Amino acid sequence: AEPSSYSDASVVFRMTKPAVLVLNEKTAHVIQTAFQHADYPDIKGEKSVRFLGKIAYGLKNIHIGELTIENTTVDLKEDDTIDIGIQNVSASFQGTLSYGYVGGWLVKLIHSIDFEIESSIDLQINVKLLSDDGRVIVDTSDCYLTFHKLTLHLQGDKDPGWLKQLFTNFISFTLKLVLKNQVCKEINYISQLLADYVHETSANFLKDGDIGVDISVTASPAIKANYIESHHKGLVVYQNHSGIFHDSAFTPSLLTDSKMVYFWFSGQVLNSVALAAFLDKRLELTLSGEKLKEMFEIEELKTQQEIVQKIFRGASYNDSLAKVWSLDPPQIILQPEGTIVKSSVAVELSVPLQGEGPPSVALYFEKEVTVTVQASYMQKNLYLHHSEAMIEIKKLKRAAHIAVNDETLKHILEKIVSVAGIREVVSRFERNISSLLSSKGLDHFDIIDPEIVTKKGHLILQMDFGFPHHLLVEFLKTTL
Ligand SMILES: CCCCC/C=C\C/C=C\CCCCCCCC(=O)O[C@H]1CC[C@@]2(C)C(=CC[C@H]3[C@@H]4CC[C@H]([C@H](C)CCCC(C)C)[C@@]4(C)CC[C@@H]32)C1
Repeated sequence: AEPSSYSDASVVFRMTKPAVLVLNEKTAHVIQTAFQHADYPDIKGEKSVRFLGKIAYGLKNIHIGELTIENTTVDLKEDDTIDIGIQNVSASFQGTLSYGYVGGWLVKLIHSIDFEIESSIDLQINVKLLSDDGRVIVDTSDCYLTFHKLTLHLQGDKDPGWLKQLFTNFISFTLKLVLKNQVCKEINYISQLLADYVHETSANFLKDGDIGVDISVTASPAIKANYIESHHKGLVVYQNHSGIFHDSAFTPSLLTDSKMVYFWFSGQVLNSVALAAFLDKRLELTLSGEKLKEMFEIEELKTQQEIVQKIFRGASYNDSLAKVWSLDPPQIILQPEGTIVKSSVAVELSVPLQGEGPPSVALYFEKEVTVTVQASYMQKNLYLHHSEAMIEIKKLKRAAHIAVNDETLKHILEKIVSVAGIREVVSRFERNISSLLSSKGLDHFDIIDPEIVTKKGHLILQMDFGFPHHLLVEFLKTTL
């Protein structure tokens, strides 16, 4: 049986090796930031030296000069760690060395001399991904520095010969220790910040008003030879009530590794979103004026225009309006042919009685609509293509003055809904969701060749991407 982490995850994220390599392009940038933000504490000490007695010394305001990184490699170790190698970090450190003789009478003659240290370092960081209370913990404690070179330059000619050899190994020893602690600590700090930042950004992305998705992880992310995969609850939260849970039947074989990133959603997530949207009164709209005219004057009703006139009795479309709303939460069924949406919808048409004045209800009908929708995402827009719909009018009421028999009315209304009504509703979803996605900053991402795939019971978003520079800049700016 699959380990527990799969069964109660209804959202799964998979990043394959190619994506890790793209992100690795910026590892150097993050490491550079770590070196530059690490603070190097002052170091003091005393050392007794033959013939000279005790020497007190200290290194002060150590700071990093220029820093270059030759290249970084990344390797995924199955069920273990993400091994990051950073070769040939060449860094120079400046600071002030002060030293003096601790004589019997405790007088300290303190000299201070500026120093510069040139170093070339390799880093090896074997990252573990753990989880704690739904959050991903990045453990980079497995962090090693190897020094290729560490040369000390003392300022100017004030360098008395003995000072150099006395201090070189002392300074190189302590600096190695300080660097290792500080740089690795800073790398751990930044990595965890990065993980939290990605979590916050994703959670915010999946939130709109009172509707959100709980993406806390259900277990530690899995590291495989060719991908990293995280498993999330995917519980829809509406006004702080979170949805109920069913088995979500994720198995790794549902995803391939031909694309850089995969977002897997179980069908229940979309159904919970549909329920929340219904409760949040988002599944309703009004039509009037031009939109209404378009609907009642479609080509297919050319020969029925005098009947249509009996409905409006000379009133203008601008003074009339049709309210459309869902009577129940829509049911969403994911199938290979697309997203099947079953909804029961009410329509109420109000028209001014004597052709003017306040509109009053002229007709009201309820219908069951089943439509299959295929989604695609291109040029930063979502496109929804819908199939021929199945429409069944369940209820029809008309005002007494409408002298049109029910059969004819039903025929007209079915025509309007199937030809124009559904198109109108779908295109509003397209516009609203596209603007929601861009308001979340999706169009800042360099998404390449996104595919929206529906299978029985689940939805997969798979795509390649270019490095999200803006995200890293944003992160480094806001957090450091
Ligand atoms: C008298 C006057 C009469 C007038 C009558 C007028 C109207 C009444 C008639 C009918 C109304 C009711 C029937 C209409 C039903 C329409 C149903 C409908 O669109 O569901 C759609 C609602 C949106 C929804 C759920 C659907 C399919 C795919 C989903 C998308 C797949 C991918 C996309 C992601 C956001 C991807 C992001 C991009 C990636 C690549 C990063 C998703 C999840 C957004 C939401 C999409 C179904």
